[in-house]
Amino acid sequence: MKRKREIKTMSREIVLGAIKNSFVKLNPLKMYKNPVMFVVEVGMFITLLATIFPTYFGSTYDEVGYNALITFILFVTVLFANFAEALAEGRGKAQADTLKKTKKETMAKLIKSDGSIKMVKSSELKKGDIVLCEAGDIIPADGEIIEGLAAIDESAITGESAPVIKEAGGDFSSVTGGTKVISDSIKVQVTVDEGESFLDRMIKMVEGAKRQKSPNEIALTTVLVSLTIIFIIVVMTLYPMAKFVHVRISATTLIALLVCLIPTTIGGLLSAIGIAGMDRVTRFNVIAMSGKAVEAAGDIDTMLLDKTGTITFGNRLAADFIPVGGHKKEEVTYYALVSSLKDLTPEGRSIVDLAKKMGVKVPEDILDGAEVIEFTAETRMSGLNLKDGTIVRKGSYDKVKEYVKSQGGSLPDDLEKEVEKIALLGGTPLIVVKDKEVLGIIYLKDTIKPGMKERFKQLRAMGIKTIMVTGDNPLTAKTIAEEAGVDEFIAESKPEDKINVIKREQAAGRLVAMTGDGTNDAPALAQADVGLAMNSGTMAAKEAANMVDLDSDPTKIIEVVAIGKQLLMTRGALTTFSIANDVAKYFAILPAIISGTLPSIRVLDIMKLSSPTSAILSALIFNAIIIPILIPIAMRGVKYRPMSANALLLRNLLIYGLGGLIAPFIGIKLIDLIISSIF
Ligand SMILES: Nc1ncnc2c1ncn2[C@@H]1O[C@H](COP(=O)(O)OP(=O)(O)OP(=O)(O)O)[C@@H](O)[C@H]1O
Ligand SMILES: [K+]
Ligand SMILES: [Mg+2]
Repeated sequence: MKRKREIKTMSREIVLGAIKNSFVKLNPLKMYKNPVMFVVEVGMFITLLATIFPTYFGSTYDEVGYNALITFILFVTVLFANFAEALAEGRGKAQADTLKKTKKETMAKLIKSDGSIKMVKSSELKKGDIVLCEAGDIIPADGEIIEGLAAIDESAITGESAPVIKEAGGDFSSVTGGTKVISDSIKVQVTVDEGESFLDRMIKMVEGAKRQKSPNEIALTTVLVSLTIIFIIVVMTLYPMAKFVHVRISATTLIALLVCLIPTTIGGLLSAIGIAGMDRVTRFNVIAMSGKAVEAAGDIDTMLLDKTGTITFGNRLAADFIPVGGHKKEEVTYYALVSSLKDLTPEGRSIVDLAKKMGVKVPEDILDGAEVIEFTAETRMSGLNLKDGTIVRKGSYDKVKEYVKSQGGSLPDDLEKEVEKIALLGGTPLIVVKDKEVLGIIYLKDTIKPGMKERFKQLRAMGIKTIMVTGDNPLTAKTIAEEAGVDEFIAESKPEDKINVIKREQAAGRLVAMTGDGTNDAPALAQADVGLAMNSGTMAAKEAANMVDLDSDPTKIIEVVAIGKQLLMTRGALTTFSIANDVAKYFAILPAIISGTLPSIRVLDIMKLSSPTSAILSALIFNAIIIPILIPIAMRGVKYRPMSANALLLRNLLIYGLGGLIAPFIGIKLIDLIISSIF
């Protein structure tokens, strides 16, 4: 994991702030949002009253010290839970503060309708305004470049110091407020109003201002509340039962028992786990728009990945020119060059470079009066219509085939064989045509990123289906798919294919994740359960997605899924541990409590605790300190291993279920030994 934005995870400041907030959170009006801990707080007030007026609560004046001690332990229990949450929130806030430093008021060069420039404060800019940004200027607001090209330093947001080139038109035209123009000048149309910028949204997100309980969290809270209600009933019915067998149980003891039984451990750590999960994503330079998105990432069944740039390096470079149909190599090379003179895609530039390196020259006036046909993902062709009427094109096999046929031309016999050769190497063949005649093929070479095979293996182990989507021909797609080890592929894809695949998968009940950067991708990003947009992409893509990767690394989706899984696993593991713990505590202390007055129960008292009072105190102390002990796990997440959901469940049940059953017996016995040696 690379960590670019350096923030101390556990600075003194964060811890001190969290301690202070643990007290602020004691306010019952805040506390009720955590029902399990709220019950503990209410219990604490009752035991406090029982300390002051013991006789009203079934205690004697001898037990005032015991009541006070229980009150104190309950108080600490609530504080510990508050501390866990406050600590997680504090770390998020520290990140927000670093972001806020980026957001300073700047002066903007507003271009008025008459073309003159007026200096205004960045906070006064409105959606639709056009501003001029020159070298050295801080871009005053989020927007789209409508004119020009510039090198931009985005380190304030991404932490990445290498400048990026942004230009009008296409998928790299969006700029973010707070970033700096290093060279050249651009005209930017502002796309957001004050307070709604990308940076604003990021700050709100990491500050947790917008943090809402995710559906999973709500469901789990409901379970915890149900358990709490059940135990309240159980404990309340103990009272008449005890009375019936002439065992005196005070209200304080009943409350202590209740607190031991209700799921306080997970109740105390639940929100910290959620916040820490989001925080881990942020530290990984991905901004998630909601906790729900991070959790959805953990539940993903299907992942859609682009081929070029995601699975392969994506700097598809021209490697060779191959003539077909009896044409000469010089001829293909020449027209490949001509077709690419105005092609600014990396592919186009690499063709120009290679042809020039081979010594091919074009007449100086060749571009005079020529019409440029730009490459698009729909047409999959690019080229020039020269002034003398010559039409030069290069493009994908399927599109060129269509084109030649529509012009009444025919395909050379050896074309298909040569195309296959390149495709079998995982390369991309671009077919060069002059008018209606196919001259040859440009071999664009691309390589699979190292480690991809391993990653896909891991994804399969997690039970995630991967689908590679590419505009490339089926054979190249197949070669790359097999080599990388993806499960399925879609070749010659059109932009709408992605959304169709997502809908198909979702209809089968699967959750789908995808990455994207283009405006083309926006509908699919919105449709996907997890849509990760690249920061380098268009504003439309970023707005449609529920996560943005500041490093613009499309393979990061794999890590995001792992972080989501880890979040769900951590929650599951600690819930299992918590409930197992409570069950064990029940068996550990109930016999001790009752055996005091009912000696026949003594056979059940396997713990042999020193006294019923010590048993209750030990259990309650154990119940309290287990919360801070588990805070590091809640924050860091349980160790994550790629494996199927079922295998994971079994493993967790073994470790955290069994561990949760055993831990209290050891912990309580130890505390009991300490207590009995002190008193
Ligand atoms: N500059 C270009 N001029 C003409 N044709 C091109 C050019 N670049 C790519 N092509 C053709 O268009 C096809 C689609 O390209 P596109 O970039 O849309 O998708 P891709 O990069 O192959 O797939 P992915 O979705 O994985 O990025 C390519 O496979 C290639 O055949
Ligand atoms: K408990
Ligand atoms: Mg592409």
